[in-house]
Amino acid sequence: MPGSIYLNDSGNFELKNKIHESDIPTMTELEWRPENNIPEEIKAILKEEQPNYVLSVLNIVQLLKTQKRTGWVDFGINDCESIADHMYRMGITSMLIKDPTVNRDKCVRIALMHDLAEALVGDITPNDTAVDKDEKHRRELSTIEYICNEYIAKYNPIAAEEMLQDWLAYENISTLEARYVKDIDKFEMLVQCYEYEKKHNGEKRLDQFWSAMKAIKTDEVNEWAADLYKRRTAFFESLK
Ligand SMILES: Nc1nc2c(ncn2[C@H]2C[C@H](O)[C@@H](COP(=O)(O)O)O2)c(=O)[nH]1
Ligand SMILES: [Mn+2]
Repeated sequence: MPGSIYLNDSGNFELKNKIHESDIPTMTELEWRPENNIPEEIKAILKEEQPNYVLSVLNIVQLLKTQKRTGWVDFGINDCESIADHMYRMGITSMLIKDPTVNRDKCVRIALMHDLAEALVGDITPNDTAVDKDEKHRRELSTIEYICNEYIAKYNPIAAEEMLQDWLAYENISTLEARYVKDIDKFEMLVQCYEYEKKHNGEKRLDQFWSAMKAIKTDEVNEWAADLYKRRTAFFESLK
């Protein structure tokens, strides 16, 4: 038993089997890493004679189809949408943008890429105190680089670079398209929020989510959101 205390021959207490410095994992060894959080059967594909990288990418995306969106589960809505559901509807919404200066196809790509890292990192809500913003960013960036470099690039390096850039554009809001997709991320969530409030006949007021209205910056998506909020207000008025 490492570290147990005993009385030595000279009558002094001593620590048996001292825990050596090298036994204690360093912070780096303890830190969250994508390769330690990917299902073994997906990681095993990398060791095959002829790995099927396309299949492994679809296996990773499956984790988005099965993981529910935490924000709703936190409010007891357990039969809720998955992360993939959310991104799919954002892709469709991106096709509707009327602003002629926006590359809608680019928006669709960014929408379908923006939460891909959550396949391994999970869906962390803004008020999750367990993982701060910097750590969330570190985990998601290391994960998207891992997926792009270890899986996608092994089949199609051009696609891997494009997909990484799409994700980075969203993360850094570095393009007009990313700005629209950031807004659509909030708008799609609010549409879903209102759909759940109606489904529960107003018994679940999800007021906390509606503060996201303030985060919407583009005129076009703000118009969508304003009409949605008017409808939601009228709905709750009708219940009085
Ligand atoms: N409780 C709250 N949860 C929120 C809020 N805004 C987003 N969310 C949830 C929705 C998702 O489950 C998760 C992250 O969403 P992303 O699309 O950004 O990955 O957080 C909120 O205001 N309150
Ligand atoms: Mn999202």
